[in-house]
Amino acid sequence: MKILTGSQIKEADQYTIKNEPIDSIALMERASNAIAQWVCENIDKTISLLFLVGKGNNGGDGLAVARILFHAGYDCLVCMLTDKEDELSEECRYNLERLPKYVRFDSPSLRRFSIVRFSDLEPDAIIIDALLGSGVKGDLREPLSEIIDQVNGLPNKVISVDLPSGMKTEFGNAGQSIIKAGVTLTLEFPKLAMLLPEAGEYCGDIKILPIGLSKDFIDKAITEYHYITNDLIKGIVRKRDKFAHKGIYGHALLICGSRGMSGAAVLCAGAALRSGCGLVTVHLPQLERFSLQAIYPSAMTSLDNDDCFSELPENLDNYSAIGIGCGLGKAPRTIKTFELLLKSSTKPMVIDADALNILADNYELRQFVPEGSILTPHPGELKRLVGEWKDEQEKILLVRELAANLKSVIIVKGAHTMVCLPGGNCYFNSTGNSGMAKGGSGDVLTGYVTGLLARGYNNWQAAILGVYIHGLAGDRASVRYGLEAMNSKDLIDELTLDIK
Ligand SMILES: NC(=O)C1=CN([C@@H]2O[C@H](COP(=O)(O)OP(=O)(O)OC[C@H]3O[C@@H](n4cnc5c(N)ncnc54)[C@H](O)[C@@H]3O)[C@@H](O)[C@H]2O)[C@H](O)CC1
Ligand SMILES: [K+]
Repeated sequence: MKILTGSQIKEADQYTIKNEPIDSIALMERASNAIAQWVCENIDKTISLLFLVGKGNNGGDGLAVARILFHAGYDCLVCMLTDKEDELSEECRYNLERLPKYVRFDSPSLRRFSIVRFSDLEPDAIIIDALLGSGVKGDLREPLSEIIDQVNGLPNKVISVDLPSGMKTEFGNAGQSIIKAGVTLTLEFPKLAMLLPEAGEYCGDIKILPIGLSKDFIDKAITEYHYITNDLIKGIVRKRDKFAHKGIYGHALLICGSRGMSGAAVLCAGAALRSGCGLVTVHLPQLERFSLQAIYPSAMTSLDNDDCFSELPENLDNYSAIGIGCGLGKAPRTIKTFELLLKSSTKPMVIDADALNILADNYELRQFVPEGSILTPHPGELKRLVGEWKDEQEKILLVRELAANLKSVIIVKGAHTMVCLPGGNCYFNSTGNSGMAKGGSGDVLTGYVTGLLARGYNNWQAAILGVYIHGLAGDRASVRYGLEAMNSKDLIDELTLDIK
């Protein structure tokens, strides 16, 4: 799914109105029906709803939703930022006029609603936030930031319409006053800012509600940002050949583990064995091999006589992809052997953890990273590779530069893991959860992505497929064990390419 900018969405809006038999009021009604339907399906009618309504079209949505839900039997209280009609957008004014007179209504010129109403609010009442959407510009003017701070101090659950109010659609959200939503019902597309660590947490759960913007416009729209959805994955996944034999599905080599770090090798191998590749060999210190062989007898081993990576595996040409880094350590002889590996093999690599740190400390090695590889840094490792960034925009620029220079894919791990391609396109993951923020999750990803590369997917396919299925495995594990109890080993058995 494409992620369009706020201004592109505005254009899509205008294009739809011009080229399809729908006017802006009807489009707003369509959006509001989608929002109201979500509320009806998810919120009990005994819960009162407080609508906070701004002056623009986000406010217009809020008023239309209040009308629809009032008719559906909800107790609705509407509080408007202003009652001066000439300050309202045309669509907002239209929907204010259509608000049934029985809906309880308040506005600041009568009483300061932020103070009066918030103290009266039942603790289980839900706030529908329709103050500001994609039209916010510059720093917030009062009383908005004051209201937002007050709402954020309340115990009540908040549902934001389109965007948590105060959030800008792309960049520049650090340190801003933004509504902290439990759920954000966003229209047609996720907005880039929702997926970035700067302010993404303000959205709570993100639900994307289609409102039928022009398909023609969306198909033609140019963007470098994409959202990884089930449909995209379905287009990548390959069928397994009925007459397959292990020789045609590649051989993954995993170079991981060092003294006392055999767990990383076990996790990595277990994940690679779920990828569909024909063979998995793990190169690890010979004294560390026992747990791997006991837990995953399907994996083969290539034994290093040292207690860290210090000998190249034999017959490197036999492997179709190499994963390196998990639990590897940074012993000087490991650095030397990694250098030798980079100079001896042109097979695509998945480079993780200590292997990334070695690349960060030894700049001159970067030129030997095989084209078509994948690097999987978390933000700390990324900083070591590209230096500090002042904001998210600069971070993305630096990642793009790295991907282009190495002619490789960069997977920046996080809540919405970003997969950056050498051409500059960035794909944000839609699966996964905070229960995955635990030791070993990265080892599972590295093993799985290496397996997919060996299986025959190219680097961007393996990266996109890998992060999506890895996140899905996390979602399945969270259903089984809960966010706290789930751990990285649980992910392995949930790594399935069974995409509906
Ligand atoms: N295509 C779609 O997705 C549709 C979206 N809809 C909704 O429309 C809003 C966008 O509406 P717009 O009128 O352009 O902007 P807002 O309502 O978000 O805000 C305008 C409003 O806010 C004031 N304002 C702007 N910046 C500031 C500031 N820094 N401080 C204070 N006040 C500010 C401005 O003066 C205006 O009064 C979108 O999010 C959807 O909710 C439609 O329903 C149709 C389809
Ligand atoms: K909003």
